[in-house]
Amino acid sequence: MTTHVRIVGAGLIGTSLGIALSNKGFRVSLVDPSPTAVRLARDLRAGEIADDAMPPPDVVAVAAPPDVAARVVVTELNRWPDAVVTDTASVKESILRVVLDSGADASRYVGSHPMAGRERSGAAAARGDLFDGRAWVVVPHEGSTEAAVRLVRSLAVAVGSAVSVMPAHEHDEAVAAVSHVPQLASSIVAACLRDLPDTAVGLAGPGIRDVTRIAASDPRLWTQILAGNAPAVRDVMRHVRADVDAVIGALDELVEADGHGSLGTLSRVLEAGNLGHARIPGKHGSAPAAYGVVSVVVPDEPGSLARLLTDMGNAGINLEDLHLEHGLGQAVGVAEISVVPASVEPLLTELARLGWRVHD
Ligand SMILES: NC(=O)C1=CN([C@@H]2O[C@H](COP(=O)(O)OP(=O)(O)OC[C@H]3O[C@@H](n4cnc5c(N)ncnc54)[C@H](O)[C@@H]3O)[C@@H](O)[C@H]2O)C=CC1
Ligand SMILES: O=C(O)C(=O)Cc1ccc(O)cc1
Repeated sequence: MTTHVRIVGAGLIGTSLGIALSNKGFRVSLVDPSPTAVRLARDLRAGEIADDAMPPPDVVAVAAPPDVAARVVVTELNRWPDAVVTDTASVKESILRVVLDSGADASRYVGSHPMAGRERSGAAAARGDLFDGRAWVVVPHEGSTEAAVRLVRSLAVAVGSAVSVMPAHEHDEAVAAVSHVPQLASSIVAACLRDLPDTAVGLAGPGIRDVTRIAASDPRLWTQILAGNAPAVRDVMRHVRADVDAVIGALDELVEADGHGSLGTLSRVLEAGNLGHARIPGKHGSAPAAYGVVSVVVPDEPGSLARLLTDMGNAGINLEDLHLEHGLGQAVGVAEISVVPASVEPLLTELARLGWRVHD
């Protein structure tokens, strides 16, 4: 029997989920207080617009903003007495508390959180492959039924995600460190660029782009996420403050005194960063892939990139990842090609022989 998923909130996450589930043969119905959002989601093939003539859903996925998600979950639990209800909000404990206190049948509620998103909100930014290969946290509570957990897990698996199961408090502590504080750090660094002269901003390279990519995120959404996970975010930010204070202290010493020992402090902060960075897993939570990166200068001409990839293929070298750096108004870009370490030297030699400008 076809599983009917009702998606409440047809923005970036709800519409992406609708497209992905529809592609996998689920029946999807869509609801949103914004008629424009729900029509756009339908036009993007995320599902049908829900109406009262439809059979009841088997599962409801609430993809509404975090500050209303708990209320919507409670409404949906009460409205559909046989449906499992989940939500995709980026915080879990504060929502669970409201659901448990509401008197609704919480045994059918299992929280969840896809660790996939974009800097843009709204249905127009949706993508059917958003969740493919990404982590998806399933967050049961003590009263959740096994059947409800299984159903929520099956949705995540259907859209290509790798499921982790953990309780709400553990989820909130984890995402404070891997998602919420990184968002703040990115925003704080990007804010330093606001008043820089154009000549300084014009020097921006890949480093600042990497660090500030998520600073373009929606402030309304993120204010709600940070407020909804305040205790855990505050604890991580205290660690950040201790490191920032140590760095400022070391720099003060270098500026004002002989700076004895301060280089050690700077080096320790940077080395600790190396250790943290090395722990970031690759796809599906596997160990970090130790690829070598070869940078190739690519002329901004039709067919250049295709020619490069063909040359690689002809050399029998497999592409593991590709990142393009392309400065505005520049006649060339830089293709950063990831390959297994044993392929770095042969690739450098072969591409150089064919006339490409290469760097490792
Ligand atoms: N944006 C991201 O990268 C990620 C977001 N999430 C979570 O998913 C949820 C949705 O986020 P986005 O899709 O990015 O937001 P969005 O702003 O793109 O979409 C939210 C949608 O919910 C609708 N909505 C507002 N109030 C509602 C209500 N009372 N009932 C039903 N729908 C309502 C809005 O009209 C909008 O279409 C949030 O809880 C967020 O924390 C989870 C993972 C990633
Ligand atoms: O852009 C990224 O790297 C993300 O990881 C996006 C994201 C944003 C919010 C979430 O709650 C989960 C994931």
